[in-house]
Amino acid sequence: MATAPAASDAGSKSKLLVFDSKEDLAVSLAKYTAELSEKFAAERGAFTVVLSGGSLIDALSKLTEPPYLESVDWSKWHVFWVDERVVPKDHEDSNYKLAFDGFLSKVPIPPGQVYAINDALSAEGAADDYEACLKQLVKNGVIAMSTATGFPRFDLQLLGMGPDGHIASLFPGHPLVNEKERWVTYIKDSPKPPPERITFTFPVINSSAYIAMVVTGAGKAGPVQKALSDKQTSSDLLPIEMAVLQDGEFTWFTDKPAVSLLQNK
Ligand SMILES: O=C1O[C@H](COP(=O)(O)O)[C@@H](O)[C@H](O)[C@H]1O
Repeated sequence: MATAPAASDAGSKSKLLVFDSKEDLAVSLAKYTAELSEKFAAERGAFTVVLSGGSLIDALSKLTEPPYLESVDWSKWHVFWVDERVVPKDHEDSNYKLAFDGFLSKVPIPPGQVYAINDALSAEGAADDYEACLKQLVKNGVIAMSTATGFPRFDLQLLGMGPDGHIASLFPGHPLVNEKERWVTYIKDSPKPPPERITFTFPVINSSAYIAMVVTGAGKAGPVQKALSDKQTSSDLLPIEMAVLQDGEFTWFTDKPAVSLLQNK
């Protein structure tokens, strides 16, 4: 595994980890996540973890195996989604179903601490409902608040990136990337099916204490190169380039094909 500092804003740290295989990446991601779980459980009595859908879930496989299955204090975990498709929770497009089948069904997190969207609501209603849920959990002290930004500060966000540079359900050129007030918003014209989704906004994503950006495969090399190259190659930032922590640690978990366009990788 190769490591390198990646460009970051003052007050934040950024690291680039490049693995020889998805297995090696999963082993490292499990250790990283388990260590943060122990840190926040000790500091706060809770560990707030935000999941993505897509390829991210496979990367969590080693957390469902020894030693972590036994060593992690799963009772302290509170699980959220950075975005979710507005479909029934048992639908094949559901990020909840993907996470349940691949991860949540294999670890003993208390079901009442897994916060899925209300799939009986419209996209707008589900976004409002999820934002209200987050605000209640801030009041209850489960979710921290960022004093720097005034937005909720999740302990760890486990994020993925699409081949177009989208993260969560924030897509290139879509007005939602500029949302600065809401914690959770909705999209009805997603360029990637299904069309209706809810998503965290960038103020929430960028208030996280830790972000693991898990990106593998040659198909994602273009946005990775744009995000990690020193100079801005265009005025139109991709969503991946807008993920900038205000005060936290941003770690890329990648593989060699995904960084194949970087100089001095
Ligand atoms: O549609 C989505 O896409 C992104 C990226 O998925 P990936 O399979 O290319 O890693 C995912 O992070 C997001 O949660 C999902 O809704």
